[in-house]
Amino acid sequence: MQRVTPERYWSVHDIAATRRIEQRAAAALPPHALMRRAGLAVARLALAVAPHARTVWVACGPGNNGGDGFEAALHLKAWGKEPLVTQVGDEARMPLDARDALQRARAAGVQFAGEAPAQCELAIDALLGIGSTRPPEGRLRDLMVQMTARARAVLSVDVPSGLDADTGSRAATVLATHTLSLLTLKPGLFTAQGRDACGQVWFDDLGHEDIEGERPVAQLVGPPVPWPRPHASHKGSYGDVAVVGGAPGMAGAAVLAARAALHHGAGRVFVGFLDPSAPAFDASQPDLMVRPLDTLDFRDMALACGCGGGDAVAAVLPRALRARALVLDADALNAIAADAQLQAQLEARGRRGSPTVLTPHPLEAARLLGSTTACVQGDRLVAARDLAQRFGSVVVLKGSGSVIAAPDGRTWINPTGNARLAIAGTGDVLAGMIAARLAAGEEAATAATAAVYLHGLAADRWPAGRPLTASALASA
Ligand SMILES: NC(=O)C1=CN([C@@H]2O[C@H](COP(=O)(O)OP(=O)(O)OC[C@H]3O[C@@H](n4cnc5c(N)ncnc54)[C@H](OP(=O)(O)O)[C@@H]3O)[C@@H](O)[C@H]2O)[C@@H](O)CC1
Ligand SMILES: Nc1ncnc2c1ncn2[C@@H]1O[C@H](COP(=O)(O)OP(=O)(O)O)[C@@H](O)[C@H]1O
Ligand SMILES: [K+]
Repeated sequence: MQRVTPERYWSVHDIAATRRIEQRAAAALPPHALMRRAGLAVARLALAVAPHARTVWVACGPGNNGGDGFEAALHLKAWGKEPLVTQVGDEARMPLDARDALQRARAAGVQFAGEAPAQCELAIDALLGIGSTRPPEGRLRDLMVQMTARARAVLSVDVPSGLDADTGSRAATVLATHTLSLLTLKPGLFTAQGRDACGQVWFDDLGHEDIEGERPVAQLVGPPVPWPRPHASHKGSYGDVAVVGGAPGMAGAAVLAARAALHHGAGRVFVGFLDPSAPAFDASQPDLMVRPLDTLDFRDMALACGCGGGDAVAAVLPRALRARALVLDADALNAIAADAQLQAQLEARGRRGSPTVLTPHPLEAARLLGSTTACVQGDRLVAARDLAQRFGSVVVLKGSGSVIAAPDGRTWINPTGNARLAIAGTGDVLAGMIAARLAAGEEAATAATAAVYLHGLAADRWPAGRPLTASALASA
């Protein structure tokens, strides 16, 4: 069993692949052995999470997720605890593995109760796993609510009940403090509502390491390879970044992106403000070179375009789309969503293989896809992939568990970052960081995954007592 941390890359498999892996794993073992392993792993983690808990409430649902719970209960009983099992569903309709586990729990003298205890130190959530097919209702839903309210710690088996393991979307779900994912890690644990629902994620492969042949649906991003800065190098070795944005009233957005590019190691950083009356000099960051827009030649540069761009950015886009490398953010994306000609130019850029990264938040993604924010958030992996394919660009779909998709289908989920980033300007900082990496010649997907990871890590390591602002983040 391993704690899932951002210190390495992890493979993530969807429900369909997990089902195939489960079938192969079960077929290679004696009957019921896989579920017995699952229950033992759950019981071990329960003991580690709440070593001093006497009563452990185990809520078991109608399928095999419930079976894992019965198995866990019988181990806890054998170890001197007092598990109290609440069972939902008709025994006659239970899958065979779960029914076997229920009978073993009864035979071991595990106590069953119709109601949840008023309070408990630890609850084990074995109500629904990857078989959750519809919004929970009735007694099942009541138990889910009681679990979150009454237990000091909640350990969810495989998936927090009610969460869609593929998408991380949910109508209602248990809010766990710990989740033990079995056989595979599932994408929904790490994006959309998943991170709030899961708490700390743990992983147990149940002794089945052979998952070859099942392509992961995504990778959780791990630490980037450190950037070499050889002694025999000069500012030209790290490339030029240009930032175009800062329409009237929004100059700060362009400055944030430019400062972030500078602090992320770009050789030289230029700013072209869309507001003609913007200052010609950034007094507190004199290393930035503010230039009239029409004097900047983007063809040798990595351009971050759109930060605070307003409507004015549309006029620059035909020229911006010829930049050597390009990050399109915010209003640049909105302008492209509204203009078929710009869309065609972006698609052509993709066909030429010019490095391009789009950084939409969910609403910007919805505009580009001609859909709705709810639809994008309903399946973030699919939305990011659709955009990446359509525009031949790397796409960073921002928000909790940012999804990064490349046009060739490679997909990543970022495990770093937190809601302290949910403030104006942090997206501009991200665009600048990506541009700095593109300027140095990094491949678009590598630049995007590395920048998203480090941007989130900076927020995770931010001192609790220090306000996180976009300007502080830009120079972190
Ligand atoms: N087999 C093995 O060896 C191993 C299995 N493993 C474990 O099995 C889990 C998958 O088991 P599973 O396929 O039985 O699905 P599960 O999540 O228990 O739910 C299905 C049941 O719930 C019901 N149901 C669904 N939604 C509902 C709702 N909203 N409200 C009410 N009912 C609802 C659904 O009913 P139906 O939709 O059929 O009417 C069905 O009865 C997996 O997550 C892992 O924990 C692992 O330990 C590895 C070893
Ligand atoms: N709840 C959250 N958890 C993790 N990251 C978040 C969260 N909310 C926002 N972020 C991150 O903060 C940044 C916000 O970007 P964006 O919405 O474009 O803001 P702005 O345009 O004001 O800079 C993105 O990188 C996004 O992924
Ligand atoms: K569960």
